[in-house]
Amino acid sequence: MRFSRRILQQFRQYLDHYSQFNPSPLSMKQFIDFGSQNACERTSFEFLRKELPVRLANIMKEINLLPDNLLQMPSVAMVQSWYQLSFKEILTYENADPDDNEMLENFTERLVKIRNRHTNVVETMAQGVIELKDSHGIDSNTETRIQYFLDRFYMSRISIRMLINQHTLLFGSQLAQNNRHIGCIDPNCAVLDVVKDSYENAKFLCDQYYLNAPEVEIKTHNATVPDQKEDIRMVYVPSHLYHILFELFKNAMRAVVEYHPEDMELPKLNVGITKGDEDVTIKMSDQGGGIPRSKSDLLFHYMYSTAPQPMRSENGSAPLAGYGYGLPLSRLYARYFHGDLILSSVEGFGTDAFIYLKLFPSEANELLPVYNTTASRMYHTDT
Ligand SMILES: CS(=O)(=O)N1CCC(Oc2ccc(-c3c(C(=O)NC[C@H]4CC[C@H](C(=O)O)CC4)noc3-c3cc(Cl)c(O)cc3O)cc2)CC1
Repeated sequence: MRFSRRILQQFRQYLDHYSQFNPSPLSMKQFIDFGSQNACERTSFEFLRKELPVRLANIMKEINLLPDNLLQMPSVAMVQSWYQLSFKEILTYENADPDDNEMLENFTERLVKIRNRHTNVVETMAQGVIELKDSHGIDSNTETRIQYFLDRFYMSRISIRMLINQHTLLFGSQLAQNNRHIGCIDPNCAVLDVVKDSYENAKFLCDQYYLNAPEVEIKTHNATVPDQKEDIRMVYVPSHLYHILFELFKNAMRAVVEYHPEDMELPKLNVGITKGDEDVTIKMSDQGGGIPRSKSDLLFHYMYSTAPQPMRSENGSAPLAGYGYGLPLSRLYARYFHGDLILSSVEGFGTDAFIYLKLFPSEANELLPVYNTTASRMYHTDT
């Protein structure tokens, strides 16, 4: 018993130590500059062996502040144990020799194992919230706190996986997928290609379930160089942009098909891609009947429940519009590099979705949650 108490006390000391540091946001420019000029594994290791425990400790302190009845849910307790184990594992490299190549290889392999351990965190946390709803019910106060926590928790997770992905893709053993990419970043990401890919995949799901799907018309406009015929390209993470667009296309298609059930000729979706002086903006417009202003904020709630059950196609493939994290997570991906995702709906007509992205890599800084007294105050019931 004494042995475990000492270990527990040591763990808490490490957690308090690393949570005192603020996470260090990196810009897209820092990511590509580091990765494109003979990236140094030793430098990356020395940054990560401090930054990963700092980011983990900052969010673990917030997990510890969650209401006891939520922390006691089996799925939430499981996620917490994954974070504690991963935190301990990275700390074993605290005093390692950065010139030890075998250690560097082991560190990268450990990062892969940690990333795999956390693969299902989003679904498992969603399950934990459902467990709480079923066992204790969730009042609006608790829902507000859960919404605040999950936004910060998933943003932290996006950022930690970004750091791990960059290191493992740059220095790991698996072959680089695309020699033009820098880790998971495409320095010349063709936005139109990602829009087309995400549309085709969402259309496939929609066709499978509804036996119908709206067509799409895509227009591009380069405001900085009028009459520019070349594709609009930018430095971005294609998988993040795809995630956002796929979610928006699913929601738009679902609204259009459900609003026009009899029409086989559905009103098409309109997508505009505009490159301005600061922003790349993707506007997606549909004629799906829209949603009343009183309900539109609910769409970003992790426990959104006014929509009918998400549809699954016969073969059980992914639901057309998921439950609980599709849109909120998409907004976090857009905000992660200081962009945004905004909805503007006209009840009785349709909805416009705007994705704003920072054009300049030097302005696309990570947006990271910081554990501090302001944040911790949000978790105390007396506030
Ligand atoms: C949390 S989540 O990310 O997991 N997820 C969010 C998404 C949700 O599914 C959807 C999908 C579409 C819509 C929808 C409607 C619609 O449905 N109107 C009709 C109802 C209006 C309220 C009305 C009521 O409740 O009073 C009951 C009918 N109209 O416009 C849209 C729409 C939404 C988005 Cl976000 C969009 O990008 C484009 C759109 O056209 C609503 C909900 C699953 C859950």
